[in-house]
Amino acid sequence: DFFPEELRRCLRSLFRRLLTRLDPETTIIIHEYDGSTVDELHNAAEVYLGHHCVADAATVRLFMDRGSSRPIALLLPDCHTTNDTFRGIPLRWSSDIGRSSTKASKKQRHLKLSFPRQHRHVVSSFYMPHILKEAESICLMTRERRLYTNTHANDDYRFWCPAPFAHPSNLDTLAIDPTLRDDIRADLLRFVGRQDYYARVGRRWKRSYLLYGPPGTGKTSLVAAIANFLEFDVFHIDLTAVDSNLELHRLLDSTTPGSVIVVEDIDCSLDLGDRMEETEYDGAEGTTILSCVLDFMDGLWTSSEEEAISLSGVLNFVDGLWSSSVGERLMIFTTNHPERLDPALLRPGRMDRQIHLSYCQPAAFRVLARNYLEVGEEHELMAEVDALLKEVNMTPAEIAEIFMGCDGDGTGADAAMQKVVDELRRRRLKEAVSPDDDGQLSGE
Ligand SMILES: Nc1ncnc2c1ncn2[C@@H]1O[C@H](COP(=O)(O)OP(=O)(O)OP(=O)(O)O)[C@@H](O)[C@H]1O
Repeated sequence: DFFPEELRRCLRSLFRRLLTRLDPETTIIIHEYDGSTVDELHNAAEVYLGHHCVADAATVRLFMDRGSSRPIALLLPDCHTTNDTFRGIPLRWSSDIGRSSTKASKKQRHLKLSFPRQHRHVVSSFYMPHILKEAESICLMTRERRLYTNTHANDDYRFWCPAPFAHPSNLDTLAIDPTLRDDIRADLLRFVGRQDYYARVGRRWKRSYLLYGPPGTGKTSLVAAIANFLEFDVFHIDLTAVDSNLELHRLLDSTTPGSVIVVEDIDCSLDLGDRMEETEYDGAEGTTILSCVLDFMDGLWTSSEEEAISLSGVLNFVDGLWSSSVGERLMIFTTNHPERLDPALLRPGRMDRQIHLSYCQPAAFRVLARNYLEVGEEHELMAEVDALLKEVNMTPAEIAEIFMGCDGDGTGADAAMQKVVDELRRRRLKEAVSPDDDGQLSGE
């Protein structure tokens, strides 16, 4: 009582700091059971750790819950430790097993979370809710996991995530111009090797590609080849099945580092271009809703994420503004109609690279002939195919289809080459008769 208030405050603060120095860590214990009921927080923490922290652990526990929508879960084994960080705070999780206070005969698991004492408020007020939210979206994602097939047979999938990625396409079997192939390979290697560079220039470690071209020119095959080349997981997102911006946000957040996020046929997914034109913003001359969206993107995400999915939602998604996750992400969008896309989606920085995949050219044809028929430069029909491909359009898919229909022996290869020549000649003739009709494929 003899000390003035300022001095008392100062002493209290010094005393607190001293205590923190003496015992710098706080530990939170989360039991598996609270009495006889399962503790939801324990469940959520297990799901969260399985998804974000223990994937690289030397030892993991696999758990299968009969009848659950989560067939196999990745868990932290008993008496193991793993680390996490949140807002720069180092957090150590360990799993332990001990005697339950209520079920005396049974041992019960618990998770221990240790962190520097001074971050107690952040951990309880922000990290714990973050875990619950993350666990919820991971479960949502797992429920909606569908096997993605190249034929698109199952159209109700939302996306496909790290199950075994077994598409055989690779950059060497892809029939594209060799210069383009080398360029894509170099670009990908530069991207994955530049973690420090992205951090230094203050950008998220992500890159976006737009693959465009007529159907059957290898857009999907290139996506698979890129994923195989980088050994990345593939997340396939069907925007038409995503109901709200919030859901899109969650999907993005549940992707893991080292993944390719694919949105196919972006022009069909959302009528973005039309939506932009319809909603002219009645402000100053030349100001459209587009400029508002772009202004908004330079700031922070403030609008209601519960809204039905919108252009701004997709733009945020592309810019990675929503993602609180770290690690490298490659986003690939495909379209048959790039002219239908809003320029806002295509501007540099948002779409880093546009890759045109077109009808088969001589160099690409050689790759197909070598792969499918083991036929090389020396084949007698090669020169004629080269000349015809310069005049008429045929996609790699159409050529591959003809090759697949022939036997793989020597006579089969000759017959396949002849069939391609016949088809090209037929198309050239057809074009000569009706020059407006550019064969089976039109409207690139
Ligand atoms: N450039 C290519 N190199 C090798 N094979 C190709 C190529 N383009 C197409 N194909 C073959 O054709 C099939 C269809 O190709 P793909 O699905 O990659 O085309 P796409 O451009 O994605 O078509 P869409 O626009 O209709 O989705 C593939 O399974 C592959 O066998």
